[in-house]
Amino acid sequence: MNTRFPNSQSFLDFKATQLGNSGFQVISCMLPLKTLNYTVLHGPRLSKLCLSCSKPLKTQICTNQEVGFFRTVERSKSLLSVRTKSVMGVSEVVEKDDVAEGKNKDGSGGYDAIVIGSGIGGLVAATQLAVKGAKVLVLEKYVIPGGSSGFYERDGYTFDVGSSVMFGFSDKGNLNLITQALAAVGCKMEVIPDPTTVHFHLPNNLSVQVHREYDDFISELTSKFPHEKEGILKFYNECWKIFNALNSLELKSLEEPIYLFGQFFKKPVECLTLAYYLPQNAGSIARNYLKDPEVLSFIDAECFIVSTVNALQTPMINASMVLCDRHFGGINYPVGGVGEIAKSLTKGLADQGSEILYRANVTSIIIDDGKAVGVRLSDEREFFAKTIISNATRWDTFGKLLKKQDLPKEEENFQKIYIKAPSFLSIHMGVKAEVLPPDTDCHHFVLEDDWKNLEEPYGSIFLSIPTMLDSSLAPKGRHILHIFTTSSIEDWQGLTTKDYEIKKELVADKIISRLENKLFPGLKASIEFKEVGTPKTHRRYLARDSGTYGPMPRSVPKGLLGMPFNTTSINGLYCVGDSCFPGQGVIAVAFSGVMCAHRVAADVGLEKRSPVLDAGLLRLLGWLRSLA
Ligand SMILES: NC(=O)c1ccc[n+]([C@@H]2O[C@H](COP(=O)([O-])OP(=O)(O)OC[C@H]3O[C@@H](n4cnc5c(N)ncnc54)[C@H](O)[C@@H]3O)[C@@H](O)[C@H]2O)c1
Ligand SMILES: CC(C)=CCC/C(C)=C/C=C/C(C)=C/C=C/C(C)=C/C=C/C=C(C)/C=C/C=C(C)/C=C/C=C(\C)CCC=C(C)C
Repeated sequence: MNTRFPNSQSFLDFKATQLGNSGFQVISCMLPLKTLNYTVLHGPRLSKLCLSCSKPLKTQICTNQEVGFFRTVERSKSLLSVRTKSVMGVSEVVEKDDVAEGKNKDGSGGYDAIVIGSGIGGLVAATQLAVKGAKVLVLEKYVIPGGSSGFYERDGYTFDVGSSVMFGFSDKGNLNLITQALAAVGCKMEVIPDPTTVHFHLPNNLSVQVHREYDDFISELTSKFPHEKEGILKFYNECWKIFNALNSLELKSLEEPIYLFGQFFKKPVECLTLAYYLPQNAGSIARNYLKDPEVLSFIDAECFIVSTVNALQTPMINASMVLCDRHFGGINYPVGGVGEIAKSLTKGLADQGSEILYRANVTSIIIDDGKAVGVRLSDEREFFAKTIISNATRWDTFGKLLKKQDLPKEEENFQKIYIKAPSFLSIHMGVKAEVLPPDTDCHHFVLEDDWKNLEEPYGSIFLSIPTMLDSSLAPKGRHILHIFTTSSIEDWQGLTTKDYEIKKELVADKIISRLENKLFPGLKASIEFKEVGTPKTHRRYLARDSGTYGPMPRSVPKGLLGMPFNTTSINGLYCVGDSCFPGQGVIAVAFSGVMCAHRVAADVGLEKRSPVLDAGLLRLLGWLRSLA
């Protein structure tokens, strides 16, 4: 079939099938056609051009199955008055109004937002927007949702990809953001309360269990450091002051002035408390009350498990959030595994009329006149929306999805203050149940000999045994051990496949031996299943630059002051996830999702906004960040 373009003399061959009365689906075409404007020269059988291809085809035939369909030949006439851009000598006609309305070039879509990635940050942003009435498209590179909070199944085991400690999953207060995100789309999950957040096994045989009941925890800790009892109480009380202030607010976008000023008006003391602590870190506050280096090292370990850095580098607001929520709402594990959270959010998203596509690897963000208007996938498909939200890390967003040379000043500043935290070596194991004593806690943190190794690669070991709470995750008579320890990608590069496999076994064996010596004699002999992941595995399956766990401060930060919110200096482009305020952690990225959805909803007209106040606040926040 021949087709002629009004703005060029090109003639193209393509094949299409008729779809009832509604149009024609292209099944192949010879050239990369992005145009919508054409005249059918012969017969009614064929009518639609491939709208997906944008680059020259390597072969003569495009076999892209994901093309939309063109509704009527008449529609092509309505597209005559649109901008024309020359690509490869073929006139490309883009209907600008449609693109501005978030429509794809075939007129489909009409999205308010495209979310790149379905980590918890991305999914919370997407679902919150969907319940506000937005039409959202989530594009996920992998085959299931959840990112670091996903799951995988092997030999009858259901493994959590990331760790299994869930904050923000209770039924009370304002900070149960996971519960709230699920409830917003009509989902409620059954959870199992965890009696102990973590059992610390530290140098000098210091063993501390963080009990769910705050008083039990404080009694245990002060019994180990009776001479520091007063200081310990004062430090944790200061954390409670911040937590209570946070818990009294309705949490929305701190970049939206009508909401922010409203909160200051309703809760001035709480907001000023938070503003006061915003630039402060937990370690320096702990030092106001505590002198014993060992108890200060314990506070370091408390912070390290949630920030991968010591207390001096951990923002006080974040420390307070986790050190108190574990007692206020408690740590609760979702029945069926952490992966159920993302599955439920995805279902909720679809129930609201929005969509998620898997195996959709976004390779670039399309910028038009300085505004983010769409995305391009590795298979050349393009999608357009009014706004683009990236749940990829900032290093991936600004280093890969946008051209490197376009790195905005704000991002340069971010990269000056924050570097990529290391990744993890993770070992997922199935073991015979009898190797674990019956009263074993679910989560452990092990640093046997020397406090100096806390932040060293492979120094500290995290261990979760989710089957202690939900036995359905493993075959009968078996437990899951998920062991992880910090490790950098540099340690795993430049190896042959054989050396890589040997090294994985060697490093994993050392870690397992340490756990065997410290906690579970006979552990090695009880292993029934074992799979080892390295930073390269994290990079591959989570699409995170160097497999990083998230951002960490290069030196001592000014608390949370330097952490960017969701808007970026590119109009229409937002970020969500752990490289946004307030940082790493499932509850933290859920908050970033809530904030992002609020800001985007205001920008697409689904929430109240004031352009004048917006401009003022965004400038003020930019200036505050520059002080960090
Ligand atoms: N508390 C815990 O135990 C626990 C457990 C797991 C994860 N976490 C936290 O979760 C945080 C990460 O959450 P998040 O929401 O920021 O992100 P994430 O990394 O979990 O998810 C990002 C998603 O985006 C997808 N993606 C990335 N680039 C893409 C592209 N170009 N095209 C399409 N898809 C793409 C990835 O495949 C992934 O599914 C971490 O900081 C970690 O702290 C915590
Ligand atoms: C704007 C301005 C300037 C000012 C104003 C003021 C105000 C109002 C302010 C406000 C603020 C706010 C609201 C804030 C908020 C915040 C938040 C929410 C935060 C949160 C956070 C969280 C976090 C950080 C979390 C984290 C977690 C994690 C990371 C976890 C992890 C875990 C793991 C790893 C586990 C372990 C394991 C074992 C041991 C085994």
